[in-house]
Amino acid sequence: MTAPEPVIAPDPASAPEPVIAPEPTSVPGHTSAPEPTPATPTPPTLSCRGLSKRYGDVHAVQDVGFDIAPGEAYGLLGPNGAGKTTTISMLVGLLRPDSGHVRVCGVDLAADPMRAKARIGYVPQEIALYPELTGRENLRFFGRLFGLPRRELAGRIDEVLDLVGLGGRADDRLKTYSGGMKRRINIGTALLHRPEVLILDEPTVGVDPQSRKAILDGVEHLVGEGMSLLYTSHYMEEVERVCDRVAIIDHGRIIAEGTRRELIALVGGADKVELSLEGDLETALAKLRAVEGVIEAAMTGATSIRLLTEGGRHLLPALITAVDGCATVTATQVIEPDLEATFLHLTGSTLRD
Ligand SMILES: Nc1ncnc2c1ncn2[C@@H]1O[C@H](COP(=O)(O)OP(=O)(O)OP(=O)(O)O)[C@@H](O)[C@H]1O
Repeated sequence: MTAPEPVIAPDPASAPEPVIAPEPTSVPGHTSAPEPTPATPTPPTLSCRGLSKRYGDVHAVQDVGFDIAPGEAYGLLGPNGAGKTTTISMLVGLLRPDSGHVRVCGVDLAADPMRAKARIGYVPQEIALYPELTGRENLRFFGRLFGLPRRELAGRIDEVLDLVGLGGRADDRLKTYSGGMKRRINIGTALLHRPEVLILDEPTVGVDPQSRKAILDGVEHLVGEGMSLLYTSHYMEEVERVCDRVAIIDHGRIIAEGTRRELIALVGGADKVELSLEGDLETALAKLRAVEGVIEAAMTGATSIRLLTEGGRHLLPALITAVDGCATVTATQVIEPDLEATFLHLTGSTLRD
């Protein structure tokens, strides 16, 4: 085959990441024989313990460990430079850890890298595709390179194109795609061999809103179908939407881990309600304090009262009724705590610092 011009990697042989290439013998993926793990019949899809990596004096990753269950979406949330890419590079076998180990579906990555990697679909931040080929041809190229049987490939490519929402552009050359559409094809290449865990490193950075939506919808669909997911991002709202459990990573360490609710509980978990009112605010304040679910209430101006509540927006009708007769509520605002607030609480800085 004539070497097409790669977007990033100048040598076609080096363009694909070997980590996403399944062994030909294990292509069926989900139909592979279960691993011999007598102690835990269903091992985590991805598991790591004590992962550490230094670059000179920089402790990029320190003692990172977590498990991702089958069908679970797990998020690594942290600012730029927190150590997300370094962690992923060790999980997919691109970078040797200074210490620690990784198991994929019970298979030790260091002891049996080919079998472990065959279960991973990895989408790096960089796009390594061929601009002169169409989307479909790019997928075919990578599918063949990964050893997928020819007879299965055409059907699988159609499925993958549907999954990434690019069926309608499949036969256009890649150079005519937006950055987001290229990213979606890149995700497609990682799905061809039906991996058991999909690892996405900041998949929506620099992509257009339409592609962002397609990526998030596609990822949710895959998780709904039982695929495990490791999703890294510094976009709190994406991690909140997509992930069942989240690890907050900062300066190379996991500083908190849990469901969204558990992490938010770390900052108290109460909702702030801001009320604008006209009338007798002193009396209104006393009445608001008596409403069940109100933790604290204080006047914050001549026409405003701030409350800390359990129940947030669900409490609004009760709050409005409570002040009836002494004041009228002219505007309301509910501020629910989010992972950004948790991150700020734990680190003293915002995610976008
Ligand atoms: N090859 C390298 N040589 C030296 N330092 C590095 C190297 N790669 C990463 N680092 C440093 O290690 C730390 C973690 O970087 P890493 O890329 O893993 O973070 P990240 O959370 O993925 O951030 P980003 O989203 O910006 O890539 C940073 O301080 C970074 O500067």
